[in-house]
Amino acid sequence: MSVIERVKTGVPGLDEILRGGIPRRNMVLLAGGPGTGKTILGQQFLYHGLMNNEPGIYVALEEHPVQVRINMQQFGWDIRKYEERGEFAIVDAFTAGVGEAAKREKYVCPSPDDFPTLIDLIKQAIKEIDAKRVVVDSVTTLYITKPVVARGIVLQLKKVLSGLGTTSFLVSQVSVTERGFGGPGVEHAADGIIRLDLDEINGKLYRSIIVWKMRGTAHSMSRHPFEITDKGIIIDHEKSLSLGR
Ligand SMILES: Nc1ncnc2c1ncn2[C@@H]1O[C@H](COP(=O)(O)OP(=O)(O)OP(=O)(O)O)[C@@H](O)[C@H]1O
Repeated sequence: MSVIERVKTGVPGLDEILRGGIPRRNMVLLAGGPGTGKTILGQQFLYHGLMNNEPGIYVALEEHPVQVRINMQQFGWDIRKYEERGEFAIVDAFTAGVGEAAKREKYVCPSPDDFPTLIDLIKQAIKEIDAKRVVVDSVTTLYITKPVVARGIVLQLKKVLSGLGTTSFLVSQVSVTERGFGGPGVEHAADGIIRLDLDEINGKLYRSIIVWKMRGTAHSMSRHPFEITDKGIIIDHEKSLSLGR
């Protein structure tokens, strides 16, 4: 039996849940409602890569690149030096180059609706910095107004992201009440699905994470509680949480 190569997420508790990490080249849907911690988890995954000589790319579709740097800094994830060394890049699909700060970005997509250009930019960035990890935040932005193209977009992303050897997270936004992960086309095309939840129980909000699918490995079948701290996400992989639904 060949031993599968795994990519450590570096998120405390998550590699234990995944029996060692994400199988290399998997493209994983990171699904959840608003404020569940998807962006933070994605950035934590990228930063862990940077600290371990695995260059990374963050595709910003929902937030200004300047804000992305500020947010990461709040968790002590200082990406500036990695950007300067050419080991980390933000692909800016948010500003369309508008504004002084945006003009300084290297990889700028004129519009998030221009998917062919975005794909070319992602390809170029992966090659130039030899990226091993990619986060697209959020992939939902690419097809929210045109759900029929969702599967095609995700399959094209997979061709590029897995094809060029990266292990990736596609952040998928679902509404608070939705049980799914982003639609059938997308859910089946992804190699893995990790869902983050925020549920109110007796007047208090609880965070939890569940790995729904992960091609190439066994994984915990439980829902695990987690916290967001000033150092990022910490999952209690030894505890499980029942939502009673
Ligand atoms: N320093 C911190 N300490 C504790 N919790 C924090 C901290 N910073 C942010 N949070 C929590 O993280 C949440 C935001 O997480 P994140 O941006 O990753 O969510 P998201 O799932 O990407 O949401 P959306 O889909 O709405 O963008 C905040 O609502 C807050 O509850």
